[in-house]
Amino acid sequence: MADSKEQRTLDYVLQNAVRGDPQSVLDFIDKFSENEWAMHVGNVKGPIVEKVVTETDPSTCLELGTYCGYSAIRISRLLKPGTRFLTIESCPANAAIAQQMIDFAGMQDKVKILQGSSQEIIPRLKADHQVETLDFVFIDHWSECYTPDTKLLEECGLLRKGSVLLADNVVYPGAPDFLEYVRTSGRYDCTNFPTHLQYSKKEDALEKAVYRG
Ligand SMILES: O=c1[nH]cnc2c(O)c(F)c(-c3ccc(F)cc3)cc12
Ligand SMILES: [Mg+2]
Repeated sequence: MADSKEQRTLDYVLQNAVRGDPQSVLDFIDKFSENEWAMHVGNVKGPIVEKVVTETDPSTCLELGTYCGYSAIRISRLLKPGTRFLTIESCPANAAIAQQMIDFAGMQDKVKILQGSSQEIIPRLKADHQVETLDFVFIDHWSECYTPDTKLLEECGLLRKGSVLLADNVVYPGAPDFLEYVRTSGRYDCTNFPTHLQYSKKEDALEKAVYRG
């Protein structure tokens, strides 16, 4: 079967990056993506994500949208021992690529990939994955799902006062209903981080929304 862009990216990393070195894996994913554009959060937005994570100092993290594991590697390498990083990926093929990428980077003990629908997995996080509440949520799957999944996190009691949501792509491709919701619901304190789309000159932004509890 013809390989995919995601498989080609993994092969390139396995052949060139240093096993057990997360930065090396990130650098080679970025290098490959300069030639074959891909939706990794990338090396321009990545440092903004890292700054928010470091300021939050989370113990329990959730990511919506694993893709190839780039942001899971970027974030999990910052987390203190004993921290858990759960990441939901709807596409089985991407989840398999991501697992190999995360293993190669040496992050397999911190990162747990949950393959399936966020709408099905989120309500099971407490019962199946011993989650009490989430300290940090990186939202980076499909803009149409940002709002329904945010409301589901609230309804499932997974957010507490101070829980930090950080959403990618709120300008490009855009998540207008999510911005409207977090900025007007009265439940969040929001901060916008104007930046650029990965591997591109197009404008994009991240939105940070801190749950008021
Ligand atoms: O679907 C997505 N999920 C998560 N993140 C994305 C992203 O960061 C993108 F840039 C894009 C994107 C795709 C095509 C474009 F022309 C521009 C951005 C898509 C996603
Ligand atoms: Mg994105």
